[in-house]
Amino acid sequence: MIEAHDLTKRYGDKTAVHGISFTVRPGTVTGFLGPNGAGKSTTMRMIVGLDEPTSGRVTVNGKRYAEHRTPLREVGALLEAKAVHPGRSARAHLAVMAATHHISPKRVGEVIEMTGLSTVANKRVGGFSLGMGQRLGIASALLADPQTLILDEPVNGLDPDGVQWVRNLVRQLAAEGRTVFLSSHLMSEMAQTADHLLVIGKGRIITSGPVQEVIDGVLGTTVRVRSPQAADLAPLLQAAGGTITSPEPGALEVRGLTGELIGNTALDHHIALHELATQQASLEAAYMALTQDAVEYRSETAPPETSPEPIHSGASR
Ligand SMILES: Nc1ncnc2c1ncn2[C@@H]1O[C@H](COP(=O)(O)OP(=O)(O)OP(=O)(O)O)[C@@H](O)[C@H]1O
Repeated sequence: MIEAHDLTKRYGDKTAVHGISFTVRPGTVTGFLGPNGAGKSTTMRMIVGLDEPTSGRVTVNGKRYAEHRTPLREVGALLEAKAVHPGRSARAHLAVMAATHHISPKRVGEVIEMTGLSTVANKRVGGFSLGMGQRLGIASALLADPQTLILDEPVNGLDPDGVQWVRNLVRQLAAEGRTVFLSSHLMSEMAQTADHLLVIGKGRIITSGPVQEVIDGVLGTTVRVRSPQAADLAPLLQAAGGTITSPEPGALEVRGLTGELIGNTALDHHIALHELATQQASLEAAYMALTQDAVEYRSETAPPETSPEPIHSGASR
């Protein structure tokens, strides 16, 4: 379990993290999301004692990282800019780590196997691709078989096979009861991998909770309706408390009402339906909506696609 209390980090007059408090629980994969510069890496570095909080406190299983007698066995971390001697082989790098932390040499072979590095384990790390380097970073994080894993952008540079491998690996680690905290900018991947989300923007927590709750909390579920009498149906659904948009003639997108209620309302008024489909919003759409005010480094291209204007707005339920 990772617990942060009022955690703040300032670099000169820049406040990277503003008094955040959160809990990352064991047995779940918790995704850490936020735009560039939001404070994710800074927070992760403070968890593993690489950065000292300006104020506040963060603990892993009740103690600050440095207070643990064998911190590597407690927390395994993949953070960017890992110092690996380029002239060493992956196996030698892991063997040195194992020797200095009283970890059995047998474990080196195990993590090489687990991370798919067997064929390159004796090659110089300096010649590794980004993806191979990531695998070695994950192997290092797993070496001491820690209860808690902190992975900053673990799928960065991995091919689709590697991305799927990380997904399965972290899900398995969480299923074993471990605490897994990982960041990624790939929303579709995060939606498939994480149970819980912690969303941060400009150093402050924007929201947190189970993935589906976070999505529903921002965008809710939309029901797509097609009917030759859409114009008659729209005010009825609005009166029932729905928010309705019409993306095209004869079609409605309804928020705030269930498909069941929409179908029954249409039946009561003898309105024919040609389509009634519940659509889940994507994590990417929810993330864009959540972080639109928290993006510091925005490109000068066209704004993201937005929903059509509401034609009827009902009371929210
Ligand atoms: N060592 C440092 N000195 C000064 N400013 C820093 C330092 N490290 C981070 N910052 C600043 O703190 C803020 C948070 O940075 P951080 O790297 O934690 O963001 P992030 O969410 O991990 O971003 P990204 O998604 O781009 O990796 C940024 O504005 C960054 O420029």
